[in-house]
Amino acid sequence: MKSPERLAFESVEQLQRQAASDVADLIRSTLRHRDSFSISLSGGSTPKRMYELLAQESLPWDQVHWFWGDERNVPHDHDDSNYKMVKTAWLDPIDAPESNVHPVPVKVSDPQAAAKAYQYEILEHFGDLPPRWDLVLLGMGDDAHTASLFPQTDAIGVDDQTFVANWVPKLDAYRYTLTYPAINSGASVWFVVAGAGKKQAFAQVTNLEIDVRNYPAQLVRPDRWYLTNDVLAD
Ligand SMILES: O=C1O[C@H](COP(=O)(O)O)[C@@H](O)[C@H](O)[C@H]1O
Repeated sequence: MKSPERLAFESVEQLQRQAASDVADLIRSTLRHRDSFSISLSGGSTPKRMYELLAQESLPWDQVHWFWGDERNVPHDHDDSNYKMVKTAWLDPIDAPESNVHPVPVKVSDPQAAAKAYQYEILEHFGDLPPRWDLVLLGMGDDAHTASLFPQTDAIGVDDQTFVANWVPKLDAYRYTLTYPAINSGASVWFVVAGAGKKQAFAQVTNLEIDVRNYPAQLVRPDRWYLTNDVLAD
């Protein structure tokens, strides 16, 4: 297997600019030979600026479909909602067609039912599972979680589902998340990771010693890492 590319940047703004421009190029080049482009989005602080920059691009947005790789168990208008973040940063400014936007149908009192409904929506969109994302964008927490695959949680071991509700004891909350096979089914899978706080997690995740229960991001087969230099520094 080819090792993933590592693109390193002096500042988070440089990283966000390059990653946003690469996403735009990938959308353009894919749409030259395909009718639609399906992206699975990351939440978190790092991608927000990328989404704002993407909103400034001129692209055939009516051919893009937006999905969420993970979500918090809060209503869509809650400040912690990944949907709300993307809507504000990217979808509202470009007036994204509603039928192309596929938020997790969060049901705070019954997250399992909401996860099942979303899995069905993904199946309906692709016609088959696992989903063939054109691009999966991922972040990574300083505890080595990615999407909402948190250390020592049940969703880490799930390989026969696409999207699940995952109880995260340390947050005392459910999170919604793609499972690892549904992440790795992406044609392109890119991690976007910035800040010295992620340095230790990155070292552990890319270590040859495999321990996915403690470092769930090890489950992912990315083809590219966008990193700030301080994530890599010795
Ligand atoms: O909780 C989350 O955090 C991770 C990492 O986010 P960051 O703010 O440290 O960039 C993110 O990948 C995930 O989607 C999000 O829900």
